[in-house]
Amino acid sequence: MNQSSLFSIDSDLCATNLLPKEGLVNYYPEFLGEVESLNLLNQLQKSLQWEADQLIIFGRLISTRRKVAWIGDPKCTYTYSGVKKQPQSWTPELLIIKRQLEELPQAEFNSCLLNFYHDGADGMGWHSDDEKELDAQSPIASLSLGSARKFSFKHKKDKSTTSLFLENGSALIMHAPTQQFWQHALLKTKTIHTPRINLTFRRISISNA
Ligand SMILES: O=C(O)CCC(=O)C(=O)O
Ligand SMILES: [Fe+2]
Repeated sequence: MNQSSLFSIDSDLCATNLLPKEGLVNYYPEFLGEVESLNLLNQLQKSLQWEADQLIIFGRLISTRRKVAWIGDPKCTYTYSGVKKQPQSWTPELLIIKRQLEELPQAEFNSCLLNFYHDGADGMGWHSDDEKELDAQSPIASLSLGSARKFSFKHKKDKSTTSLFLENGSALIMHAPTQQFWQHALLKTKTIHTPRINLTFRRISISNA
């Protein structure tokens, strides 16, 4: 097998759609190196302001153990689970990562939601990233640092599911119209005792920003 056919097999693998229908999701393992990813996790854990996420469950406001940080261009306010958030400023490291990730789908992001999962007891329930401020045509780029965790998609109508492990340093691109037809969740796993940070780079519509 020559070099060019090897290359085309690799790029085909990267471009494989993880969903069987009504959406497009691509997975890129080793988007960042192993050591670089763990260093970035430590640095983000220390340098950002993390706060509990707030969810309304059965009419009651619940604070999560999982922590969140919201970064963005100055006008990118974002209502997440009913709570309006003002963004923290981009750090130089996050701007570099943003530019690298923008090259995968050839799209521009203006904001980033970070989630800190202390261990496998922290997770995120079924939802779609379809808040009204988000540009529904823009892809969402997810970068995972630290412990590999199981991430699942569930089709809104036929309830079929598909799952993968999001590994340290991996990127996952969710293209439109994935959010319209699929929910996703980060499942809890008792056997994981080490942290993970996930960054989802998003685009807030200019008219709302
Ligand atoms: O932690 C993850 O991989 C998923 C996070 C997520 O779905 C979100 O931030 O909307
Ligand atoms: Fe999400």
